[in-house]
Amino acid sequence: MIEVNRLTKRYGRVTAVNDLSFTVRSGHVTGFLGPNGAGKSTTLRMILGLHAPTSGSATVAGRDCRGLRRALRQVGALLDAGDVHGGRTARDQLRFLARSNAIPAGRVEEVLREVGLSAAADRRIGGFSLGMRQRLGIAGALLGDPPVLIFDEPLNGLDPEGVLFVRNLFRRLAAEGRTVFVSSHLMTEMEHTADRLIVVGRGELLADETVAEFAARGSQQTVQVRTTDPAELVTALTAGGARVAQAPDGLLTVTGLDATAIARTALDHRLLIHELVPRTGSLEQAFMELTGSSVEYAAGARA
Ligand SMILES: Nc1ncnc2c1ncn2[C@@H]1O[C@H](COP(=O)(O)OP(=O)(O)OP(=O)(O)O)[C@@H](O)[C@H]1O
Repeated sequence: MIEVNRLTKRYGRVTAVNDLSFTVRSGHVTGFLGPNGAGKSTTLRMILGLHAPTSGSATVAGRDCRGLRRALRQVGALLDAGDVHGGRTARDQLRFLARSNAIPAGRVEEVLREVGLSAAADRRIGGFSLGMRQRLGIAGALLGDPPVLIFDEPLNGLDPEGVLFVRNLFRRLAAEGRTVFVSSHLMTEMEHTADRLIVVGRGELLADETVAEFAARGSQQTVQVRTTDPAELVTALTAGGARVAQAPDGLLTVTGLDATAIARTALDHRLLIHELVPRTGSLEQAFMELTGSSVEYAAGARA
């Protein structure tokens, strides 16, 4: 479990994180979502004890990470995949990490296999693609077999096969009861990756809920309807208080009445319906609605 309590970080006049509190539970993949500059990386660095908060606290499994010995056994993290010694081979890099955290060397081969890098283990990291660096970073996070894992934008640079691999890995880690906390600035990435979301904007908490709850918020419920007599159904539905938009191909998009009420109206008017599909707004739409003003702020209006 990760607990963040009234965490604040100021850089001079810039408030990167403002009075932020949330809990990341074990057994779930939790997405940490927010537009560029929302304060995600700063928060993750404070959780990991790499940056000191201006005020507030962050703990991992009840402990402050600052000065933690053999830290990789408590919490594994991928922060910046580019931030590695390019002259080392992948195997050497992981062996170095294992040694400094008192992790048995045999574990290096296991994590190389797990992330699909065994064949590239003796190549220098400097020649790795971004996707390979991400895999290596994930291997480093897994090395100490920790109960808590933190990944900052881990899907960056991965091809579709890599994205699928990482998603499945995260699900498995969560199913094993670990805490998996994954940042992204793209809702589309989190939609199929996380089951819970913590959303931030301007360094402040905007939402802390399940992906399904998030999708339902703020986005209008509509129902798509097809009938053999659109004009008559539009008249009947409008009289019943609905708003109806009609596409050139006859598809009706109805707001203000649910599917049951629409079907009942059609029956009352002896109209045949041959399509009736309730739709909630997309996650992307909910995200844009929630963070709209934060994006503007991050674009340069910060004072
Ligand atoms: N060392 C620093 N000195 C000054 N300002 C900083 C520093 N680190 C971060 N900031 C500022 O703090 C704010 C939050 O940055 P942060 O990198 O945490 O956001 P983020 O949500 O991770 O964004 P991104 O998705 O772009 O990585 C930004 O306005 C950034 O410019």
